[in-house]
Amino acid sequence: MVAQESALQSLQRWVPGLNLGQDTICMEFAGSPSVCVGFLRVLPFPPTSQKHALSTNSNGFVHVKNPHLDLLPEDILYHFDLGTKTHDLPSMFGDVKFVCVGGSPNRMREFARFMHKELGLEGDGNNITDICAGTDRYSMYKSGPVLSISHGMGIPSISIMLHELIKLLHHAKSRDVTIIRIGTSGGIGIRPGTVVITDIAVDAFFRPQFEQVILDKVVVRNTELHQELAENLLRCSNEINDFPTIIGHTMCTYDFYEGQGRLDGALCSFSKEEKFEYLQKAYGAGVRNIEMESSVFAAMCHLCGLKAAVVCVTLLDRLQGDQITESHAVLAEYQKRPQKLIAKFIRKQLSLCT
Ligand SMILES: O=P(O)(O)O[C@H]1O[C@H](CO)[C@@H](O)[C@H]1O
Ligand SMILES: O=c1cc[nH]c(=O)[nH]1
Repeated sequence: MVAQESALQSLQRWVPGLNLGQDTICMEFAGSPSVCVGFLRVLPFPPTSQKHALSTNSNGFVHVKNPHLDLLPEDILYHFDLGTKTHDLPSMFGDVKFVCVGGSPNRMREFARFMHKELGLEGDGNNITDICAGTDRYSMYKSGPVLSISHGMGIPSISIMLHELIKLLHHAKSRDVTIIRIGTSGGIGIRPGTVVITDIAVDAFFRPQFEQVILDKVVVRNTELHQELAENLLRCSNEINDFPTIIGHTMCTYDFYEGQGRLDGALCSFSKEEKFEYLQKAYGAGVRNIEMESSVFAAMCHLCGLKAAVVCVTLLDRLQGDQITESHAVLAEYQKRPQKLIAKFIRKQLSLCT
């Protein structure tokens, strides 16, 4: 009972007025295998002082949490068309320090080219090649210590990519890796073009958790992101001072249309008033933008010891409409904003600028 109350209090710090269910459920913490504690449909947060300790590990290696992996004679990263026997992963990826991921293959190629220039690497970066050219599931580019990978749309797509990426970094013995999702989103009550740095990803009920069904159980995972990294990114953005940037909660949904309360999908069973009521409720719970990958991204990175951030530009204000009406030129400039911010951050981390 005591544990339930403190978990509840902790949760309500993040999501005021949250309504909690009482199902039996498994909770999973970084640094421990999953534990079934039952009766509480929330994941208790650690006290503030423990937050960063949970998100990083002492030797800086990425952890995989799967005892079966050691028994494999070879690990085939099928959707990357890479493998431990066919590729020398440590020499290919051992120096990776930053991984940037985003939905679109073209955006991630452009980002790799941009980073090539920003890092002052040799050549113009235009003939940078797709490391995953043997498959059309994902695209991957490397610019010095920066890996740029596409993940497609939605939780299942990014989740498959992350399983293979985390194993890749583990096999490569990469250390002290920071991973950042640079994406697009729909804003709530903020100016289009605003960049939102996520402090915590919430689900469609505004709960800071991700539910993964494993065999016949629902496992609840923490969706907290690295707070210090988020604050550091906000400082970088203030230095650029080119576009508005805020820190806020990001709601992660399973769908772009009905799942995000849009009135313009092929199906819609709710009224305009109900849509606004829902979005206002989300705003009241601290949600400033909506996208489709942040919760599983936060959960998996947290469990595997990766310092993670989500940085998404908003393409529209959902309180003003559902359709994305800005011109291609405006949208292209918006999409460049998270990239500019991350480039500045990486350059600072590498002491290439002040
Ligand atoms: O812009 P990216 O990163 O692809 O992500 C956002 O855009 C897609 C929907 O248009 C969803 O995947 C959403 O999360
Ligand atoms: O409204 C939006 C815009 C981009 N991506 C989303 O998921 N939603």
